[in-house]
Parts: sequence; structure tokens; C-alpha cells
Amino acid sequence: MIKTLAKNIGEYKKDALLTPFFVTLEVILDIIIPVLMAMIIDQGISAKNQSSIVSIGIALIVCALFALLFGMLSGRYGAIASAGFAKNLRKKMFGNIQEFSFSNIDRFSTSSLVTRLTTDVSNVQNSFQMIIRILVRSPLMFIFSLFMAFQLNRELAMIFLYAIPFLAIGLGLIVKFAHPTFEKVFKIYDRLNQVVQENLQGIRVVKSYVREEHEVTKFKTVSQLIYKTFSKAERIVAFNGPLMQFTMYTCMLLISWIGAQLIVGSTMTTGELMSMFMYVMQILNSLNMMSMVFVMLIISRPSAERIVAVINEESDLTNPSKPMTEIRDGSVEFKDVNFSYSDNEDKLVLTKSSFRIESGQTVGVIGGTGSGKTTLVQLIPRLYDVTSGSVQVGGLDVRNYDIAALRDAVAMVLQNNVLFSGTIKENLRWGNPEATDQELYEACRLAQADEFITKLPNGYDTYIEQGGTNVSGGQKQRLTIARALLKHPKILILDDSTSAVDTKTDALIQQAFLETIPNTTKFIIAQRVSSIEKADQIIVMENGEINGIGTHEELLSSNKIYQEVNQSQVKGFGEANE
Ligand SMILES: Nc1ncnc2c1ncn2[C@@H]1O[C@H](COP(=O)(O)OP(=O)(O)OP(=O)(O)O)[C@@H](O)[C@H]1O
Repeated sequence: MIKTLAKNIGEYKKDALLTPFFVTLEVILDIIIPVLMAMIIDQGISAKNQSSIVSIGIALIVCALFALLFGMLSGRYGAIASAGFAKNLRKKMFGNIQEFSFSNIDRFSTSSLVTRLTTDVSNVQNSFQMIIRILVRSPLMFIFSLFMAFQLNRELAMIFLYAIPFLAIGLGLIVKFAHPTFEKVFKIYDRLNQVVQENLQGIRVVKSYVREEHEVTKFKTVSQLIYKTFSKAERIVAFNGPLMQFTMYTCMLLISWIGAQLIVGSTMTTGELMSMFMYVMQILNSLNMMSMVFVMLIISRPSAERIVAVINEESDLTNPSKPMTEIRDGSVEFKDVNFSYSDNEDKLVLTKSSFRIESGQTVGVIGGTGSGKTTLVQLIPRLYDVTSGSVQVGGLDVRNYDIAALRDAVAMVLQNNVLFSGTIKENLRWGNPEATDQELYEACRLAQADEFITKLPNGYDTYIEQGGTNVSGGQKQRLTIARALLKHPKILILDDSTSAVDTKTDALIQQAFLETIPNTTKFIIAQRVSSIEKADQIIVMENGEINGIGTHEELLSSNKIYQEVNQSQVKGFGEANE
């Protein structure tokens, strides 16, 4: 874990090293100061030597000023190093997430990834800063002060050595009990993020179903759970304070008691006892600081583990060693494909699916909800890998292609496709950043989007709000189809992408496809028979199996499910027109 994290310090290594360097200089000066103080008292004040007071006094001021300067410099470099480290961690995680397959993302969940990128990184950032500053300063201070204390008086200094094992046991117990509780807290943070994300994304549905109160209760429950678990963890950690105080005061009492006897017995000077007290304060202070950093480390260890899990997660989908980048044509063949979303092969979502589509054909896919239509087409651009069997594109297994090249050749308009905040033109150019304005207009004409766009006050420069909330469902679908067309794909997959478009426009889109992109293989998942009846082949899905393949006419005469679907839609249409 430490190795993975350390690699991400990257270009901030210099700042991360300068911080402890300046901390060390500051500590050295802090150690010298009590020596000078003792000298002022013993050689200056007690000996009534004015010139000693002045010269040692000046040395004292210089030391204090330099200690201040080094303290400031260590603070500055520490802040740069820790903020830079956090930036690198976020960058690394985000970059790796972009490589994730859908199944990797399913495994982590989006809300958990958000917590990891935000809260967890902030925790690790704070701890890192504490490590390079306080965790360097405190042990150094502790060792130097203890050394000096031993030089002054062995007997008094021994008191600390007895205190250390006592403290170590106490802190060990705190870590043992607090760590699992903090782990729990971060898992609940994931849930909180999920509740907030879901609520904000679906705020329209929440409002239209008047579910605000239900949502508030849901939020309150999770936030109450965070409060409870966090306070439980903090209660355990809070033992740290009394433990430290108890040790500190016991040490002080013993030192005062024994120190006073030593002065009375004339084995120690007043100046020596005074600098002894300063070292005592520094030792106790450094122990206190170390225990505070310790607490911070307890809190951030689960965070660090969660970050490392994202950084080390390897995508389930990887490029082959010698990937093919040329996709010959848009032919598609499924050979005995079995597919399961989990590792459990008993839970197959697709079973023994086989079919062949020639390049340029139009394929309709129809079937009940959950019958496996989306799953089937997602295997073509290799959004998931088959569990067994093979999916071939252009005569070659999809696993032999360079993933980016394959996905460039296969454009997929998903069921819930997303538009991003930006102008219509910017959104369309996601499909092809080099596309000329003319190409944009052409793609939009094909997708029947041109007409409504030109009617907008700013036309193609109209700003689309986040998530495409300022365009209608049907308009959004047409824009996402145009965006896919701009890729000039060899295979175009529309997953129920015209469901919000009226039948007439839908027919116009189908017609435009036939006339304008005849060489592109088109997969059209649809609920309406009218959307696919002209297809060269129609695949009927039922419970994860291919129930029938054929043209509209062939299926009408041979496939029971297709007959029923067609019948119900013709009847429904007839009744609607009565
Ligand atoms: N990411 C996923 N993880 C686990 N199971 C999934 C996932 N996506 C879909 N499924 C399951 O796979 C089955 C097939 O789903 P799929 O989305 O392919 O059906 P569909 O025919 O496209 O349905 P619809 O018409 O409602 O979109 C369903 O039982 C669904 O619950």
C-alpha cells in the first residue's frame, strides 16, 4: 500500500524532502534554545554577568528567528507536497477509472468512487502533511530532548523511558478498536453519496411522485448512521487525550518532586532544572503530537486502502499483446455465446446465442423487458467479455482488436444516453472532434434533429445543460443518434434509442439510414414492430435466448412470440384509432 501511494508523490518529491529537512533544522534550534536559556540563568543572571546576558541573549534571538523561518519554510513545502500528492492521487485514480470496464465500475459502484476521489483523498492528504512535518518533528524532538535530558540528569530522564511502554500499549488498544469502526464509517459515506446522487439525478421524478419526505427520511437515516458510527469511532479515539494527560502529569509530578530534592542537595542548578523542564515540555509535547498524528493515521488508513484498491484495480478488459487496429467490415457473428454479469456461470443472462449478420444489413432486436437485448448488443463493442463462446466483428474475435479501434468502429446509442454540458456542436463533436459544420448538419438531418435545432434561438450553438435537461426526451435521442453517426461507424447500434420519438419521425430516421448509410451494419433494438419490420433480419429474444431469427414475414408465419407482439401492437393501434 505504502509503495503504491509513495509512487504518486511524483514531481513533489523535492518538496516532500525539503519539508523534513527544514523541520530538522527547526528542531535543532528548538533544542539549542533551552541550552542558551540555562546559560543565561547560570552564567548571566546568577553570576550577575551583564555582557554574558547580552551575548547569549542575542544568540537566543537569532536562534528563535531562524527557528521561525525554518518552521515557515517547512509549512510551505509541506502544504505544496501534500496538495500535490493529493492531486496526483486523484489524477491516477481518475485515469484508471477511465480504463475500467463496466464490470469494474459495477464492482466499486459510482458513489463509492466519488467518495474515494474526494473524502478519502482529503484524509490521506492531511495525513501525508502530518507525516512529513509532525511525524518527523516529534520523534526528532523526542530523541534530541531525551538525549539532552539524559545529559542534564540521568535519573530524571529515566522517568520517560518507563512511560513509553505504557503509552504504546494504550495507543495499540485504541488502534485495534478504532480502525474497524472508521472502515465502517467510509462505507456509510459511500451510501450517503449514493442517496444524494440518486436524489439529485432523479429530482424530477422525486418531485412528480411527491417523494420529498421519503427522500429526506432516507437521507436522515444514512446521515444518522454516519453520526452514530463516527461518534463511536471518535469515542474510542478520545481515550488518547486522557491517556496522554495522565502520562504527562505523572511525569511532571515525578520530575518536580525528584528535581526539587536534587536542587536542595545541590546536585543540580536552578538553570539546569529550568532547561530540564523545557525539555520535559518538549518531550511531552512531542509525545502528544505523535499520538495525534497516530489518530489521524488510524482515520486515514481505511481511506488509503480504498484509494490503493482503485489504483491497483486492473480492468477486466485488456488489449491483446498484438492488437488488430483494422476492422475489415461490419459483419457480426455470435458463436455459442454464453454470458453472465457475475463470475457465477449458473446465472447466465445469455445462453447459447448464435447468429450471423452480413456487413451493411439492418438487424432488428425485439423481446420482452429483461430478455437480454441490451446485453446481447453490448458484447459487440466489447463493453463486456463473453463468458464462453465468441463474438466476431469483421471476421475476427472482438478480443483480438485494439479496444479503442473496435469502439471507434462500433457506435452505440445507449438506452439512457447522456448529453454533456456544452453547446449542441460541442456535444455532436464527441462523435468526431474533426467533423466540419457541414458534417454536423448532415448527421443531424439524418437523425431528424436538424429541424428542431434550427428552430432554437441559438441553433447549433444552443447550450445544453448538464444531463441534457433543457431538451426533450425525443430531441435528446435524436442528438445522440446524430453524435453516433458522426463517428462514421461500420456498425451502428441503437438500443431503444427512438422510443421517445414519434412514429413518423422514427420511420423517417429508418428511411434515411437505408438510403444514406447502406454499408453500415445497423442493430436496432425496439419495442415497436414498426421500427424494425423492414430489417433484413429480426432477432427475437426470450429469457436470454434467441427464440427466432428471420425477416418480418418469416417470423410472422413461424414465430409465436413475434406473432403475439405484432398482434398486440396492431390491435392496440387499431383500438387507439377507434
Ligand atoms: N450491469 C448488470 N449487472 C447485473 N445484471 C444485469 C446488469 N444489466 C442487466 N442485468 C440483468 O440482465 C438481464 C438482461 O438485461 P438486459 O438489459 O439485457 O435486458 P433488455 O432485454 O435489454 O431489457 P429492457 O428492454 O428492459 O432494456 C436482466 O435480468 C437484468 O436484470
